[in-house]
Amino acid sequence: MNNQEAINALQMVRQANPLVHNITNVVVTNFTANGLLALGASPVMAYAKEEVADMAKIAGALVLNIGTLNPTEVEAMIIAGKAANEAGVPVIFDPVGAGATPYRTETARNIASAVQLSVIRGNAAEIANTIGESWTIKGVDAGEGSGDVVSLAKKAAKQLKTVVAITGKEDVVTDGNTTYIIRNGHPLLTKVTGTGCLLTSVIGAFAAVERDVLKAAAAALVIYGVAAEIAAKNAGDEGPGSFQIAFLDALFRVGADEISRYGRIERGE
Ligand SMILES: Nc1ncnc2c1ncn2[C@@H]1O[C@H](COP(=O)(O)OP(=O)(O)OP(=O)(O)O)[C@@H](O)[C@H]1O
Ligand SMILES: Cc1ncsc1CCO
Ligand SMILES: [Mg+2]
Repeated sequence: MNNQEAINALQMVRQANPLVHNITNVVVTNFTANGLLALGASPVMAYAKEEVADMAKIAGALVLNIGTLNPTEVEAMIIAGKAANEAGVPVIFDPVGAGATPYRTETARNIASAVQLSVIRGNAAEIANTIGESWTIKGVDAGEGSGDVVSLAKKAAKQLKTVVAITGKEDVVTDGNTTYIIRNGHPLLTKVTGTGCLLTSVIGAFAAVERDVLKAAAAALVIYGVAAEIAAKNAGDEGPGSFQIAFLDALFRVGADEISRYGRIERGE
């Protein structure tokens, strides 16, 4: 995996405009739809258990996000996830807040066992809690230091038989055998709600067009991080509001030049 492959994957997203079915949280819904549109994908949000299986089957990817979970929605997520599995549609899971409450932790584990995931994406604490590992958040940035995070990601990948992306200051993505570290992004991403959630849906857009799920996830991470760097440059030091708008613009405009110049993806151990 390298910058050129990420560029190729981005071109595929923009050519195919893949339909990404999101069952996500109420905080990030609009930002997620606009971020996917800016990138070049086609978002749809559909939640009723009466229709989620039909929608998941025709989508290029299904994204499940438990940010504002409730039992009705969780039921719909599992119906959608199983339908996607049957149809060969990749399922991307964001276990938002796993570890924060027992209900969230249990639900994250239930979804990860009921549905065959293609990618799970979260911060280190969320991934650890989803696989029953204890994880002490050191400082505000749970992703700091890639040593332990790499071991955690590999363990989760083997346990859940899925690609695992752990994000933070540095991102780690692995299928349990091959690992990539991505050193892109900007601290302002942590000051806009839902940047992690949108990233999970962006991984969905890439998984819809690139069959190699590890490559798809790595491409999404590097392009997302480069877009954030462009946004910070363009928005100056105005703060999170301007950054959020500049970031949507950057997802729309980011291309081969910036990705080849700024992409920092390397093979991990
Ligand atoms: N300190 C940082 N410096 C640069 N980029 C960062 C930093 N922290 C996070 N990121 C980037 O922010 C994006 C979102 O990742 P993060 O780990 O913050 O997700 P999250 O915790 O699920 O966020 P949220 O729950 O707010 O949606 C990723 O692209 C990640 O690389
Ligand atoms: C703030 C918040 N609360 C539940 S989900 C969410 C958005 C970030 O995931
Ligand atoms: Mg999150």
